[in-house]
This record gives sequence, C-alpha cells and structure tokens, in this order.
Amino acid sequence: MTARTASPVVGIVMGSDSDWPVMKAAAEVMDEFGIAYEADVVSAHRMPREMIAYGEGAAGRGLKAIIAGAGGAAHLPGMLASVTPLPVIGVPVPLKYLDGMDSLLSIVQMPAGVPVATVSVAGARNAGLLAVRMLAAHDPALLARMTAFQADLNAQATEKGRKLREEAGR
Ligand SMILES: Nc1c(C(=O)O)ncn1[C@@H]1O[C@H](COP(=O)(O)O)[C@@H](O)[C@H]1O
Repeated sequence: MTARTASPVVGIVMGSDSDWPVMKAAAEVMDEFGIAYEADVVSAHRMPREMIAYGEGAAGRGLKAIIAGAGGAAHLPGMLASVTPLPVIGVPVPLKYLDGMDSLLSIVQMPAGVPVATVSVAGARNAGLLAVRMLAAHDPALLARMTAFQADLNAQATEKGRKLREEAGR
C-alpha cells in the first residue's frame, strides 16, 4: 500500500485493506515523528507463506519494530511474533460484530515466550507511539522529540483543566 523512499524501520501490516481506516493512525504517527515505515497487507490466514516470509525477513531488512493489526480471529500479530525476534505491537481491529472483543482476546492472550504488546481496540495511534518510544530508547534525538511530545500533551491537559475550572466558575 505505502512505501517510503528511506529504508523503513517500522513495518505496519494488517490482515486486510479493510483494516486501513484504523491502522492509518499508526502511519500518521510515523509521519509526525519523521520515521520511515512501510505499510502492507499480510494475512496469516489468507497468505500464510508470505506472512512467514515477511516475519522471517523483517529484521534482516532493517525493520526495528512491527505493528500488526487484524480483526476477528486475529492471528497475524502472534504468528509474526513467532517468526521474528523484533518487538511486535498488536492492534485489535473492531469488526461489525463483538465490538473488537474477539480481536482483542485473539491478540492479547499469547503463550509465554512469544510476546505481543497489545494496545486497546482500534488503538493504532498508541501502537505508533509505542514503536516511536522503542526506537527512541536508542536514539537521543528521537527521545528528545518524544519528551517534547509528552510536554505538549501535558500542556493540552493543563489547558483543558483551566477551561473546565473557568466554566465551572471556580
Ligand atoms: N484477522 C485476520 C487475518 C489474520 O489474522 O491473519 N487475516 C485477515 N484477517 C481479518 O479479517 C478481517 C476481514 O477482512 P476482509 O475485510 O478482507 O474480509 C480483517 O479485519 C482482517 O484483519
């Protein structure tokens, strides 16, 4: 779907293009922080061989983290985690039925030894931010940008409180 010219360091994959409206929030974070990424459809169920090849080749191609989103019987994040040493962040994509609980439970309950860092249902933005933090741990410039991002969040929340106190007349 999307490929950047610089070598991607984050892979954003999903079970279907129907997941993109949720998953694009992770890509937007990459754009915000200027991180090269790739985005693609890789389905454990529908294209298992390609999925294994993607997971096995990810570290060798220079990726540092994988964000994997899937809905329903969401086996993609866990199966990728089983074939790559990279950190995998799972995004439960909500479908028409069950409010994403099926996706959440499919992704979060991994057996010991094969971790997937699972974010909230449709939490692709947090998945992106978590990937940035992983990269920032080894990149002082990126760490400074994450610190600035957090200071900005603090300022926004503080302003919300100020407005609320004003409205409440206190
Ligand atoms: N959960 C998985 C996997 C997988 O885990 O390998 N592959 C596709 N899917 C999911 O099927 C849903 C419906 O897909 P379609 O919209 O293509 O029918 C999507 O949310 C996708 O992530």
